[in-house]
Amino acid sequence: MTRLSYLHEPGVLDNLAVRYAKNIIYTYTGNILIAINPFQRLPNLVDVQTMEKYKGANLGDLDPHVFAIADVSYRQMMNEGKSNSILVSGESGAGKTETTKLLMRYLAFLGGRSGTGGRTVEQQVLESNPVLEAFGNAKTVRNNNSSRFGKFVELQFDKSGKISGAAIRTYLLERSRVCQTSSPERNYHCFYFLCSAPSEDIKKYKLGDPSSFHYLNQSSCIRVDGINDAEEYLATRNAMDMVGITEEEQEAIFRVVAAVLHLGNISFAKGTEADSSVIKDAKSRFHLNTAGELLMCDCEKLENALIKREINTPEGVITTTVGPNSATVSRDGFAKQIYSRLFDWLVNRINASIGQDPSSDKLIGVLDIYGFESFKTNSFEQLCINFTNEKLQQHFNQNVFKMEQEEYTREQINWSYIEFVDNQDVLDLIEKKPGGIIALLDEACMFPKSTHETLSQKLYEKFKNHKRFAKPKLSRTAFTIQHYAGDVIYQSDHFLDKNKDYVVAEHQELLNASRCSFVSVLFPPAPEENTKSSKSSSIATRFKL
Ligand SMILES: Nc1ncnc2c1ncn2[C@@H]1O[C@H](COP(=O)(O)OP(=O)(O)OP(=O)(O)O)[C@@H](O)[C@H]1O
Repeated sequence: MTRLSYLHEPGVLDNLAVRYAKNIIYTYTGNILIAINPFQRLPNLVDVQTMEKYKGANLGDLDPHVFAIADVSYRQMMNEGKSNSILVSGESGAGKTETTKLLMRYLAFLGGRSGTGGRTVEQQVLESNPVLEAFGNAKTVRNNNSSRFGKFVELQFDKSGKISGAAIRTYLLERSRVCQTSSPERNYHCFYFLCSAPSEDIKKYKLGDPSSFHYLNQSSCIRVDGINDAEEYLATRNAMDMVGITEEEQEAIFRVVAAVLHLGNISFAKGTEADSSVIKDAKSRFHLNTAGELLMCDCEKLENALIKREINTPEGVITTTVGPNSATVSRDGFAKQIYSRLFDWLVNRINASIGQDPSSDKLIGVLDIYGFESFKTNSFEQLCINFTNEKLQQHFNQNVFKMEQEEYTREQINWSYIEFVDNQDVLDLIEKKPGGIIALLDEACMFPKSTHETLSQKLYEKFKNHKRFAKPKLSRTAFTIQHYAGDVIYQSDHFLDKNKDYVVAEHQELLNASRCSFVSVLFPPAPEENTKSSKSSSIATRFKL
């Protein structure tokens, strides 16, 4: 790209289009690789012969390729003892996850150990993909297999350059999807896979057609072209075997997945007292009892955990009832917590079975992370995602502009200074402690009386003179942030709920007492300072780390 005579947007786009038309999907711009989604398998581009070709070649000697990027980071690590990270970024459907898989395959090719007994680290990392995808991917408008979480895979190497351990870290699983989906999207794949399981499993988990479950039938999209849910169920079980998840654990995992579906089918009706609710009908009662059986907990206590609330007062604990709307919110919160804990358990389990190498001082990390997002409606998830991208942009500025220009100055090269916008002010706006948006949001989450309106008023007041923050004229709850990539209007409606990461004490106690050790491990006893410490952990604060 840098060899183009006229380096402007139309020229860049035309160059990429001309190359793409010839199935040349990779192009360099400096030492950054642009990869365009080919939407078709190009076997010659990624086979072992191609891997052999790129092994040890200097960047730029051969055609641009994702293998060349992996090769450079591996050589640098080996020759200079420098750990490296490769960042894969782009919008949804751009091909990040596929590109990440290619990077991992190439690094496994360079650092893999052939002929060792059992499954090697690299095999296990690659084989963990179908498990993570079954539980963390879903069909969205843009991508039939969209990852709804960010992922950082760290490969650890020994002195001889062989892979000796690996760790997978995931970020911000989209929890709201568990209870809310709309056409033409789907919920997480695993729900549909399980509903297409062999009949003995369907019977065991009292399942039926996906369209009979509220968490799945809010969208009219039940089946996806190119995804055979029945086959994928078996493939997921197979992949679970590969990464060392035992048969007993698999049984418990799918029991929990089925329980989430049954929970979603519990409806509530108004009770006789004001602000109280009852289980709506026999159908709802069936789903309540089934969810209780699958989670192996006391069904009466499950019912109470949904329709009652315990409040600590100086005089002792008072039990109150809640209306049908609050009971539904409680049910959904419960389902989301169960699912996200299950996902975290899977990641931890995969990490435990792959194994770490604490003595390794050579690492290559691959970050597969959502690119900048700006939709018609932007919520808490977009704020977290765009905050990440601001951070990455700052890193990019530091490396590409500041450091390059410093080097030119040092080497007394004649050049004209390139202006770039420093985005530290946006980062401060979001993450500064105290007083940034995340800090104010966390503060609002601590006060029971806060609403998204009170939060918005606070933001308007605090940032009224901030040049990167604005209040849209006709709104009383939305706010605009001027990001490096453009203005984004955020709707604050669900910010408080989405940021809270504590389990309702009654839900935690109920599942901790489960007769199934798998379920009770997902909900360990809360620390003594229960409410205080768990309430101070918010999604945004954890994400900031
Ligand atoms: N290099 C590639 N070769 C063949 N097909 C590809 C390639 N990259 C992407 N695709 C196709 O595009 C689809 C979307 O790609 P992918 O899931 O990697 O996107 P993504 O950027 O990770 O999206 P999201 O952010 O939604 O997870 C894939 O399921 C695959 O069909």
